[in-house]
Amino acid sequence: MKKFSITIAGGGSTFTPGIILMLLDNLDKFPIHEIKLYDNDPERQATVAGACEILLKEQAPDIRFVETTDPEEAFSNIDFVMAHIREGKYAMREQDEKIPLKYGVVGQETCGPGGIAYGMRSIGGVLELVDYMEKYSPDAWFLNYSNPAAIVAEATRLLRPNSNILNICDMPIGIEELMASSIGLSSRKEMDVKYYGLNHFGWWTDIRDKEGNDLLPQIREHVSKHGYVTVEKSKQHSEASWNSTFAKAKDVQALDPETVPNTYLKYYFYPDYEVAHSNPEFTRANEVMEGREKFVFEECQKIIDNQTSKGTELHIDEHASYIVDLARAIAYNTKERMLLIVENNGAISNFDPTAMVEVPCLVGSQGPEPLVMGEIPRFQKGLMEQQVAVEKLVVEAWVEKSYQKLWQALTLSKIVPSAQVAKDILDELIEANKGYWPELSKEGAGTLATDEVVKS
Ligand SMILES: NC(=O)c1ccc[n+]([C@@H]2O[C@H](COP(=O)([O-])OP(=O)(O)OC[C@H]3O[C@@H](n4cnc5c(N)ncnc54)[C@H](O)[C@@H]3O)[C@@H](O)[C@H]2O)c1
Ligand SMILES: O=P(O)(O)OC[C@H]1O[C@H](O[C@H]2[C@H](O)[C@@H](O)[C@@H](O)O[C@@H]2CO)[C@H](O)[C@@H](O)[C@@H]1O
Ligand SMILES: [Mn+2]
Repeated sequence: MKKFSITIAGGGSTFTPGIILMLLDNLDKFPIHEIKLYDNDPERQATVAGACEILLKEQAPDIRFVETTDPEEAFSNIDFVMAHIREGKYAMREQDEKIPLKYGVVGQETCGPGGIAYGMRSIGGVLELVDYMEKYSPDAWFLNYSNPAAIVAEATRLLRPNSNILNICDMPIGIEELMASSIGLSSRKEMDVKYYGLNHFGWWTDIRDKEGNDLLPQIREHVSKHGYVTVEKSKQHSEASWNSTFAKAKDVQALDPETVPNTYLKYYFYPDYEVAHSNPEFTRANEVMEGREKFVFEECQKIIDNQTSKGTELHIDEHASYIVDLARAIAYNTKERMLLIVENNGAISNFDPTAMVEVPCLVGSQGPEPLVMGEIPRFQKGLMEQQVAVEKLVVEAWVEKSYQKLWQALTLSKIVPSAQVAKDILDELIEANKGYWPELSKEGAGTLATDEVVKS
């Protein structure tokens, strides 16, 4: 049985150890010859790589392990790239979240102005990785879950249309596990779902068990009362901020009781509530820096200091097993049914065919085949048309280095109250992202009376 070579791009990621442990837990289903870690921050990667090298030596000594910052070494002779980079790391996520909050606007990693800023940083980094793969291993597949997945997916659609790229998000997977738990199932894999939307912006419309019995009524009932909060804590998150997100799904679902929603819609439906419940001095980025990031790097350092992984609290990221499902689907043509972010092309029949939509796909060796979700209602169509225009404007602004288009994207975002606030946030984000964003041109950009006042 062929053994696969994998490059994890963003090797210094907080998710790398859990994903490697998950890969080791699935070797029977997905045998591995080599794991290469690649990052553009050698120091950060060294801590994670030092620990992962010991984990592999102890648990799978015949897997060849490479830690590198050299693209040729990283991307040659591989079968898959698993990409989870974060341009600017958590320091910039903190800016993405805190700058909008200064103007009374939601500050979030992938939504609204924070997501737009993150997208302007991520596009270049992800395209560079895709180009490395194309150059050194043109037959490999690029499994991307670097965020903001919606904007990254639109950029790869527009700018790398012929590359073997799959864009995926794990939010629906996490939510489906909570749905399954809420109705007494042991796994989301006991359910077949119909879902449509954009990344971090979607709805489940049909959920059945393997015998075809309709599970949606029970799940809708639970969500209408408790959101996605279940008696059994989320396997992935026990933090207060995540539990309030799961609870808020109740109020999000109220907008369309026939469906159940992606949790991220709360930022678009209740931005005032989110701002009122945010601490502008201590956002999610700070929680993660003091939580997951601190934990992972301390655990990795302990493994290096002790020269053994025995006793580590690092654990298998079972949740990330969707990555193995995806890689197996490509490798073995399994036709696995998975939600992916793909070009619409009629899957949603009354929506922009060029939009990158999140829908169920059958995945095989030739990539994803989107399932037809049909026509969507006016409410969701209106919301998605606004949001996809934002995402497309961001990519165009990046390509054209256009201040005007980025201002339009921010103004169009449902989360931003006015063109003035959009401009104030944009001008501050430009300052904060020097060195990460392309330098924008104001050629042809309009000016505001307030600009004149400021100048005079
Ligand atoms: N798609 C999803 O549903 C999903 C779920 C979880 C996390 N993520 C994403 O996974 C990514 C990693 O998350 P994290 O919290 O571990 O981030 P992290 O900051 O801990 O790690 C990211 C790593 O990427 C590296 N990096 C940044 N730019 C790079 C580039 N151009 N080339 C190579 N390496 C680069 C950094 O140096 C860092 O080591 C983020 O984009 C996050 O949003 C996505
Ligand atoms: O605030 P973070 O960094 O903890 O999470 C932000 C990410 O949230 C989602 O991924 C979650 C996933 O949904 C959950 O089930 C679990 O696996 O943790 C993941 C990371 O926390 C979302 O899909 C990502 O895009 C976000 O980056
Ligand atoms: Mn996601």
